[in-house]
Amino acid sequence: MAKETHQFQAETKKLLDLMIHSIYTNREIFLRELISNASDAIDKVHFEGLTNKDLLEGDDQYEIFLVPDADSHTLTISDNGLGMNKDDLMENLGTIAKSGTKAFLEKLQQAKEGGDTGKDLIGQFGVGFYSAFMVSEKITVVSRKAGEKQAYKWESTADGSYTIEECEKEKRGTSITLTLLPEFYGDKAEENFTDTYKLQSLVKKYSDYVRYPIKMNFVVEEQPKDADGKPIEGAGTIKRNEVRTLNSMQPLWAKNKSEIKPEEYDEFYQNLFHDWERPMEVMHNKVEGTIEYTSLLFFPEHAPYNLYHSDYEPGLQLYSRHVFIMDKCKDLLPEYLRFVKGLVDSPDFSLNISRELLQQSRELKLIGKNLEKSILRQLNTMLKKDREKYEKFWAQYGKSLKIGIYGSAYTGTDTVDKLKDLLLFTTSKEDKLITLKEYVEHMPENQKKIYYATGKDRAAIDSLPQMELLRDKGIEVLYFLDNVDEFAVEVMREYDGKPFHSISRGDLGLDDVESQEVKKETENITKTNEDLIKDIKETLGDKVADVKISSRLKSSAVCLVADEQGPSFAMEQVFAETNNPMFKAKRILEINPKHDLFARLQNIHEAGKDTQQFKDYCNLLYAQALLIEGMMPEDPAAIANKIAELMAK
Ligand SMILES: Nc1ncnc2c1ncn2[C@@H]1O[C@H](COP(=O)(O)OP(=O)(O)OP(=O)(O)O)[C@@H](O)[C@H]1O
Repeated sequence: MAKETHQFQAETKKLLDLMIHSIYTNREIFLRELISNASDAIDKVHFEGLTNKDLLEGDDQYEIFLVPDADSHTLTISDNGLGMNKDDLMENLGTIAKSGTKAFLEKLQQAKEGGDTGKDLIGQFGVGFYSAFMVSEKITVVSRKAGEKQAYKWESTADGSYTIEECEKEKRGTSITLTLLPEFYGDKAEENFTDTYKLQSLVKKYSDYVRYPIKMNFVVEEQPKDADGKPIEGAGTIKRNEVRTLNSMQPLWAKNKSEIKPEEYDEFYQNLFHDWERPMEVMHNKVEGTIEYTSLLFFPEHAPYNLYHSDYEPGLQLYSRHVFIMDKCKDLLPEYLRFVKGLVDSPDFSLNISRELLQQSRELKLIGKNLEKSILRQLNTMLKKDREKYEKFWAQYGKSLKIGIYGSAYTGTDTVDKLKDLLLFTTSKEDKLITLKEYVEHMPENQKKIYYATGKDRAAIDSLPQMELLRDKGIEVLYFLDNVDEFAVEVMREYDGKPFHSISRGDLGLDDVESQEVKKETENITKTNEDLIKDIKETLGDKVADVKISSRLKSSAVCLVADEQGPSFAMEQVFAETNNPMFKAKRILEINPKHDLFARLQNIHEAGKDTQQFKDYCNLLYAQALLIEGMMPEDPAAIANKIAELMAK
């Protein structure tokens, strides 16, 4: 095969440009990224080797080797992992398959525009391999895939293209040689990545827990020794090569909690999960009894940008007696805890069963249940003892818990009971988060329901006409600002025996004396205006399910409410966005009998229901009600013309 030249995919090119002219100052992390890729590649060959021994070609002494060379100013990182063939090289190092990269590029651009360094972003998005271009003028990758004979050489100077050609490689795996930029080699360099001691300290700092040995050759100068091992006086010094393992590989979780410093947990987490930030929460537990395991779990400080997208892979790492079994095991924790990162090490996991069987094993299920319980316990304690921290947690992961409640409608689990006391909402009383328990404690005795309102922000809800009455009566209303909120309470139905009730739905069910009187009065007005109501309804046709005299409006002329049954308007919009437009809320037009417009309507109606004026008024009322709810009338231009006509009169 002749040497081929290929162009990088446009997005890769953009990413490389950003890397090279990087706004990123902490360039040394490239080493962590390459070592972590090497370690991942070894994991892969190790697994495949479990069922296909031939693949290992008799070499199961996994290792990562660093070879700095001051003369050629290169640094080579080699592994005996799975390796890559031609297609893999083109796929993995020529394109960016990850959908998140687009988001990364956008965020990086924004950060740059905002004068930010964007340094947090690299860790968050894991641009891995490409970070090596921050320190290299050329990268050469030589790789031979396990089980295949032909090796390939991939090379690029990040000028928009790369070359691929066949080559020889005896051992399986990958060697990545970085030809360093002048700033990064030599004694005068700001950071000298050919210096063995510099590299040793970087490995200690970033990759100490990598579970395969990271080795490097050191040239040791020493005095020659005699037969008894005593240094020979006056014999000068000799140079000797000594291969040293740079990382301790000591699994942190195996140590006693009391011996671990908080910084150690942080570093471990940052290393293992490529996060730039320290974790928000660390949970380290050793459990002995019917089932034995150690777990080390973390909540990232910030929710990953793709937490709710399908390309986010949740799951914990599994180990058995410190031997790595698998990454991203999804079956331990319930879906609503998908943001939890970490690992579980248990001697009860068998190394020799397939991953599929392991995931269904009784031990795994039991450990999963225990982990869920201890996470919930931790959250409940946080809520009680450190409200500020819990609110920080809620800001990042509250949505996960609410989705969990909604999802339980399908899974039929008892998630509602587990999570209902962990929910937080802001309310009409204060711009502060409260629990449902606190809401119920604030309720006056005669209030039987938990009222909520949906909207895109506080201001939108505050301006809803339906809010006025509840505000006047001093009734607290929960603000649902998140799409999922209303869906979650639909599943919950009630809290502490009190049903949830949207202020934009059905009868509010207020039963204080005043409300009872207003209700009676409304019934009377309805009776005396039966014809008018019937004619408005007839004029609006199937746009509305019903027309009613309102007992909830104060200063607004009209409002639209949804039926008790079926979706609300907010839900209808969510359904429409997710291509489910069939779910429509039933629209009930409520008219305020105390508004001057009502008297005017009665007046116009005296001339009969067929006059153009009556029809126009009905349509305009309905359009107003839609607009208040944030919905578009079907024919906005016609409505605007009608308004103009009326104004001109
Ligand atoms: N040493 C290696 N051996 C085998 N494959 C490798 C090696 N280095 C990189 N790769 C392949 O190239 C891909 C791209 O690597 P890159 O570092 O850009 O992203 P990643 O490792 O998938 O993501 P992240 O850095 O977020 O974990 C890897 O997924 C892997 O398939």
